[in-house]
Amino acid sequence: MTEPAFRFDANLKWLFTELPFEERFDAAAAAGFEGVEYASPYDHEPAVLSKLLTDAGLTQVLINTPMGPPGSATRSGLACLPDAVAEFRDGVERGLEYATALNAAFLHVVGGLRPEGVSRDRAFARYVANIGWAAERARSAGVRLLLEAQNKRDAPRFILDTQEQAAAVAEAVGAETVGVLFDFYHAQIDEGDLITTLDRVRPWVSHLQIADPPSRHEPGTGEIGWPAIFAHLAATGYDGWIGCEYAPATTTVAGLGWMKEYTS
Ligand SMILES: O=C(O)C(=O)[C@@H](O)CO
Ligand SMILES: [Mg+2]
Repeated sequence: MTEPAFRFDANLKWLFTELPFEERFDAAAAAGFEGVEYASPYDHEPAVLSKLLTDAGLTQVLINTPMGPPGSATRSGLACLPDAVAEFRDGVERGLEYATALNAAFLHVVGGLRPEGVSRDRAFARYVANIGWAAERARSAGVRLLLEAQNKRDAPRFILDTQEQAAAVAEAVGAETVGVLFDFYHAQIDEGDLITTLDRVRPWVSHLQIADPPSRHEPGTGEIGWPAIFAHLAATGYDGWIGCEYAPATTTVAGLGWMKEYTS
């Protein structure tokens, strides 16, 4: 059976890092990508980013809400932090402003690490209340919010542990505005049984990201059975974007061979 062509987008925080940020857009287009995503657009003016996208003929698929610097308490987002509500709201407003200016379909609202001394119930209640507030703002901006569960090995204390939790929050606050970002890397590390795990939350899934554990390199370098995963996505009619959020094992271009059989 011939596989249909999937739509892969390049995560420019992870791919083409051999180049300065501004040069990654043309490199992604030259490698055959039609879309890009990256966590943080905030160091650049929206007009500058729009020009880079237009010149390269690329679609901006996704950005994240602002996160703090590596090592800070906000490095994995602010959504579950009881004492950072004003900062969280400012970040959502900023994210919506950029998503709108860049025509990005998705704003990933990054969940955050539960602070020491804060109970899980308290952090989770704050998380749900914050996502509910953000959903109201996103509704009027016409941007879809995404929620992602992260694995406990890389992000201990991350507020969302499982795909089902992410789907439950999306459902509770309004699935017409909020969906699940299903990242195969995180899902494999903590949950496994990937096809069943995906199917359980499929009605809420709006975007996919891929990387192969344990090293988070490109598909084919690790433990996931990608031919079965892609065959399942094809058989079940997945037609959304698939974000390549992996660290190339050597160079970005040398590591793109895996994509050929899924794009032609
Ligand atoms: O780490 C991931 O996985 C992501 O999708 C990041 O954008 C979240 O910080
Ligand atoms: Mg991810």
